[in-house]
Amino acid sequence: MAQALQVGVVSLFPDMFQAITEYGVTRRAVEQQLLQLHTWNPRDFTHDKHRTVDDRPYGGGPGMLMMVEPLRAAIAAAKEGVGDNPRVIYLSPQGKKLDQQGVQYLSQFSSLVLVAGRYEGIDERVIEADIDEEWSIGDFVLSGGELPAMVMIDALARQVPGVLGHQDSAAEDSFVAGLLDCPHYTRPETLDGKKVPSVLLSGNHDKIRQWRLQQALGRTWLRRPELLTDLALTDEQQRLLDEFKANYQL
Ligand SMILES: CN1CCN(C(=O)c2nonc2N)CC1
Repeated sequence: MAQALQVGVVSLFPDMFQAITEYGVTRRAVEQQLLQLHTWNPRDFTHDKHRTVDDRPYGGGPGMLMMVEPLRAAIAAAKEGVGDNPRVIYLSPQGKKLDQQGVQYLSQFSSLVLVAGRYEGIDERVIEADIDEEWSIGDFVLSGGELPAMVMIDALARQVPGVLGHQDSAAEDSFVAGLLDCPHYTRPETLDGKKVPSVLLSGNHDKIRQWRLQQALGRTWLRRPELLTDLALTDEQQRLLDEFKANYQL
């Protein structure tokens, strides 16, 4: 039995996570119990009449922070609920930038607690005491940590054996780690006068593989050359890239 990914999420808006539990690959992962997702809402850990979950920042200034007590209670409950000594992650712009290498690294943890902040964030002492790692999905400011948490869960679920059917995993395999994807085409054969590249109609699977690899290498060189500096290309990949460069008309 493939090891399932256990995820506990701390969020004021747990219903948002239906966006991954109710659709597509991640829905199937939940149905197959390869992904188990449970939410803990700090509001359920309040004791005042108004169920207060925000609090004012010391030093004044705009905005609020997540109130400490209900947040810490929700984190503790999530850690207990997920069990197996989960890695606790806080999503924030101050975190390490998530990329596929980061996804591979995080795939080592079979149980996670993801803390989705709202307002201006959470008390620094909570980060120091309760959070193991801070991660960011990009250098921009969102309204909360729920979408970043869902991005991370989606990417991690795809790493769980059995989640991607053969068809998808084959597509993933054909994609060389660290390269941009090649162009894709489907019907009609001619669209607005533009024909599908003939190699894709040839039925010659190795020629098609080489064309797709060369396109991925060429695209990466043109659009994200910095990704190539960390890659050790095979002789075939280097030959294909050199050929792409030689043929490229600026
Ligand atoms: C308090 N809240 C502020 C907004 N936020 C983000 O912008 C974010 N999270 O992860 N990557 C990001 N970018 C989440 C946390």
